Amino acid sequence: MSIAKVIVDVPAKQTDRPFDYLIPEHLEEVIQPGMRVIVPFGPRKVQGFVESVEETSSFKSLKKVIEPMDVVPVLNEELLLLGDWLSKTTLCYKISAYQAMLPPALKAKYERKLKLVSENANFMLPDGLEQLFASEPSVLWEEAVKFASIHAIQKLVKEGIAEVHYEVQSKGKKKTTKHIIPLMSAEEMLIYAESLAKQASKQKQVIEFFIHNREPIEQRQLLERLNISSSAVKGLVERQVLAEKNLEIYRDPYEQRQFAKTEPLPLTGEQSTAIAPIHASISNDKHEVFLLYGVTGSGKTEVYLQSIQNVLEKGEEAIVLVPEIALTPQMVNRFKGRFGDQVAVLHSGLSVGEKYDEWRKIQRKEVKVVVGARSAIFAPFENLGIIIIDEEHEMTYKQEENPRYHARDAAIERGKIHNCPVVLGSATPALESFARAQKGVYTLLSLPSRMNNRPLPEVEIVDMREELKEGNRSMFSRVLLEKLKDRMEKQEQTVLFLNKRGHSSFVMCRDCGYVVKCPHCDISLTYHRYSNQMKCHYCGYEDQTPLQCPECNSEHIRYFGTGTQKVEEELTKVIPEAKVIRMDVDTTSRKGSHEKLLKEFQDGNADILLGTQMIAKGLDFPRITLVGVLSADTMLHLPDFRSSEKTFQLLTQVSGRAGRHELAGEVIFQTYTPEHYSIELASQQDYDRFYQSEMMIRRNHSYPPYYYITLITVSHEELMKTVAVTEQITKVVRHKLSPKTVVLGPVASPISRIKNRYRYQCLIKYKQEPNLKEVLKSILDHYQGEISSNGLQISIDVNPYILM
Ligand SMILES: Nc1ncnc2c1ncn2[C@@H]1O[C@H](COP(=O)(O)OP(=O)(O)OP(=O)(O)O)[C@@H](O)[C@H]1O
Ligand SMILES: [Zn+2]
Ligand SMILES: [Zn+2]
Repeated sequence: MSIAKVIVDVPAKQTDRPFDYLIPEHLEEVIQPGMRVIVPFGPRKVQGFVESVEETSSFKSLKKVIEPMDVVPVLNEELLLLGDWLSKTTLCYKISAYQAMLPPALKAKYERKLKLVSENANFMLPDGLEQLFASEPSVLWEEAVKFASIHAIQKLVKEGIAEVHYEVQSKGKKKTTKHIIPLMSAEEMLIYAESLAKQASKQKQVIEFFIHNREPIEQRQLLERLNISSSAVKGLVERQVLAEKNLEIYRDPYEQRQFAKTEPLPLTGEQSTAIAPIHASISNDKHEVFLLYGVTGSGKTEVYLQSIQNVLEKGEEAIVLVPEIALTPQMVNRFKGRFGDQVAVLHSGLSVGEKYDEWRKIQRKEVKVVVGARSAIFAPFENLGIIIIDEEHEMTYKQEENPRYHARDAAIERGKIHNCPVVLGSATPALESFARAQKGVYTLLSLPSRMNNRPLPEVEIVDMREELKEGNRSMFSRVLLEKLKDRMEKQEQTVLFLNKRGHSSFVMCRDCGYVVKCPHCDISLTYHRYSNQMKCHYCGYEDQTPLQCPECNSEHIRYFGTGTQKVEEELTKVIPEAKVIRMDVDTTSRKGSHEKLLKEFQDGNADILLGTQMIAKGLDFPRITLVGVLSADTMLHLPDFRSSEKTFQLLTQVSGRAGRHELAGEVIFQTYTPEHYSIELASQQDYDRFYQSEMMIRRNHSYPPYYYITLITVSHEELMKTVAVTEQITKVVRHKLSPKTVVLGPVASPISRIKNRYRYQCLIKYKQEPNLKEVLKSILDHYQGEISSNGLQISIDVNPYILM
């Protein structure tokens, strides 16, 4: 008798433990830990994860496993352990932890198919399958299991004859674009063309094209190739010579590309010193966390590359995490260029199918290195030899929904299991990490100088209040403008950085200061220029921009703040001859556009690259000699104890884009608070002094890294209910935790309402609180009923990064 211990997909307190199921005889050899199965649960059938397979159960009359969903485990033994750790440390249900580790294709409603991938003459397909596959290379799973045992299918998959695929069920999700197809035959077209008037030369051109090309072509491509407008095509469509049709396009973003192979560079002295302890940890199979603290342009990436090479030579695997925003083709090229096909890339720009394909390459051991954003930390490698987190201070490594894990913690946990090093790299390490390195918990490795001892760029701080006093109302200070023009003359390039975070483009009345807010969420609406509408970024609420102030009836109510479009317009006014490339969410939403814009800039087709956070990282172009930060202080005013740290990090990052090669760089920070220490110290790129100052402040206010914090946020549609529950929770926490622990609250959250739900919070600051998780869990349990019945929400964030 074999028993499967299954975590069922019913996220609730009562079901957050394994349930025993009998494995029916025909599945005895099939079912393994880490597979998903379908099991009966009450009156329903649900999905679940097999945690382990055992011989006995303490329960009698067990229900049976209905069928497996996978033919090979989707979670290996180590990932099952990691799931356990995740659920314990982030207080989430185990089922949520397991699901978080899988690619999205394995999460939602996808059609499962069995696909024939190789014809192997020596391998007989089961009879029925042979017939099924004769007409189609891929068949529905439900069909396949009618004709062959799961055991037989499992064998096919193991032999590489067939594969299991997941396809999105709704057709609407597939990416389609408008294609043009010929309706007439080539002869008919010839005749038609002769009947056309002389003036219709464009139409003739199109017909000429289709006489020779009978395949569907994307309309966009057609227009580009013939250099015509869509009206010529439209006319022909109306006459039914051609037709429009939405067809699917397939694109693997990196497939067609050739990667110039790169060889390891001879390391500099500093690099060699830094890499030696990493190599030692690799060859001794010793887990150790390294903080690679290297200024911008100091060659951290080369250290990563050569460490990985060392790991590969040992026959082991590597995970490299890069912030989503820095996962640019340039970044990917550096890894693909060195390790070629051994590299898989996981990032949010890939479609669900593409992500799944990359993930399978890892699972089938076809690749050895994965480069990806946060969730790539769960790559199903079994022989990890190193984990690298670049820009380790980045906030995006923290997941802001359940499970609220930090990739750095998960990396260290995996590093322990695999006895391998974890390398955290940054020019501006998170305060927490640097403090740990100071205490010797992490090993500090430094790269204090830039490559070839190139100096860090000169930074000049411009006080925008002074500019205003002197009558300059423009968003560009005089110095910045002068230097911009200078770069134009020298044919050098400028990066203009606009910090969007915490600086939405809101609509404000200049007479009474009224700001238009979302009626449901209590945050200001963001102005969208093209549609002249205002939109709420939390709930999607949209409204027309008012012509008059609802408060005082003044007509001076208008869009305020600076968006990239606005800057672009201003730029063309003050320097009409400047060629500007704008990179923001709007211009980069199409697949590949990010890359295209960067390439254009790299090729020298523009003088100025204007953008948001998106351009703060990773750019390494030789002709950039000027970086301008339009308003350095916008982020300082967020209600967040890390706002100074974030400001310092961002400013240092951006400055690092200038003068990385032969030409020296200059940086301008425009600000309304030039005296603020994080702006001042960022201008000197003095991380060490920033660290000292910031640590003092953190100590005085009992913030991390001196204290740990946990944030409890309660939300409900009724204000009274929200307050009452938060009050109750605060009381319990105060009562159960040690007197040294500071419990703040209940108070309204900085964003006090989202989607018509009120939000209150309680913040816990503590040094040592061994019972904390238990207390928190008991709180969640206590409210379980109300959470599932009356819409109460309680979110618990251990080590939060967003305090709004
Ligand atoms: N040993 C070396 N010899 C010669 N050139 C090197 C060496 N190591 C790195 N470089 C080059 O120096 C430049 C800067 O290196 P790299 O981009 O790795 O720095 P980084 O520290 O990762 O920078 P950032 O954090 O600013 O992105 C790159 O153009 C890289 O190719
Ligand atoms: Zn007003
Ligand atoms: Zn809203």
